[in-house]
Amino acid sequence: MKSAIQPPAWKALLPWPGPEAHKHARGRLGVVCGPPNRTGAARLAARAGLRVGAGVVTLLCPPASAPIVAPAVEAVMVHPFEGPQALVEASQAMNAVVIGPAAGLDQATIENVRALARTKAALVVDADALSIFEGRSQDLFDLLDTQDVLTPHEGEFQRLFPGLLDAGREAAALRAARTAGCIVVLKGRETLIAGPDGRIHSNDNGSPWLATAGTGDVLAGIIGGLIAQGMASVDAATAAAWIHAEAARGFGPGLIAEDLPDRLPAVLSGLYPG
Ligand SMILES: NC(=O)C1=CN([C@@H]2O[C@H](COP(=O)(O)OP(=O)(O)OC[C@H]3O[C@@H](n4cnc5c(N)ncnc54)[C@H](O)[C@@H]3O)[C@@H](O)[C@H]2O)[C@@H](O)CC1
Ligand SMILES: Nc1ncnc2c1ncn2[C@@H]1O[C@H](COP(=O)(O)OP(=O)(O)O)[C@@H](O)[C@H]1O
Repeated sequence: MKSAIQPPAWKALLPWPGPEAHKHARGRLGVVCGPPNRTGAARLAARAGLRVGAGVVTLLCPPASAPIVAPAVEAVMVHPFEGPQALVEASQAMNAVVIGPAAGLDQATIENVRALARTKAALVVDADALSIFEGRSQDLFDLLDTQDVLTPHEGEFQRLFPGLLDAGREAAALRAARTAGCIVVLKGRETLIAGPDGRIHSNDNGSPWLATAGTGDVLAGIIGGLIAQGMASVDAATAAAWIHAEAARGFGPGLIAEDLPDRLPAVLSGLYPG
């Protein structure tokens, strides 16, 4: 049975800093960056993760991208890595890692997903890190744990789960979560969050202003930022879908993805019990 996402359902689970908080205790998020000419998507995800409350957010960059990224961020940190083993080492201390936004449709992205699966970090797998597994999706599923999250739009969903959408979105999302053995966030006008345990949640505050490039990257960052702070992945994904859409609704006409992270404080203030 599908339950609508209402703030009260997950509001009590949101992470807030207590008096003893310090940045590392608030959660460490990594975001894997792509090649030098496509760093914007990862930067959007990283900023969103920081805005939603992760204490330390690091862009994990191929060496060629680091000099491009470094002047374009402030509080977000930059860590260059050379190859999959270096990515494992850089990610050991992360609570969550986002991979996929403009990561590149190439073997390096596959190797990077494999590397991250060897760490304790929960993974949010989006965009190119989904599409690159088209025709070999079981290779991806074999790497995933129950707390990992896939965030496909319908095009990416078709690449990973060909034909499944014919059964309808809700049935498809549930079957996908069972097959992949993790949380599946099927994005669109109605975003569905399905777990391998057969539970499914539906976002009911979707906003058409989100139909603009880069908003999915921001959603991935919000999910990762909440997981990094200790939320269970399914709760993080349901909360993130609502918070993301609420940020867009509050902005309205003219919204571009860059606007979303900076709308998060207003949305979070409305949820803060303090
Ligand atoms: N600033 C940046 O660097 C940005 C980078 N982006 C990244 O660019 C990469 C490629 O983006 P593309 O738009 O080419 O790839 P997509 O996989 O989004 O789109 C490729 C094709 O998939 C289909 N498709 C897309 N969205 C769909 C939907 N909702 N339902 C059904 N079919 C759909 C369409 O046929 C489309 O031509 C991704 O990694 C993405 O994260 C974008 O997020 C935009 C911002
Ligand atoms: N018409 C719509 N109504 C509500 N939400 C939408 C609509 N169109 C897109 N979205 C949301 O916008 C985001 C788009 O993500 P995605 O397709 O991955 O874009 P990108 O790859 O450019 O970041 C998703 O969260 C999706 O749910």
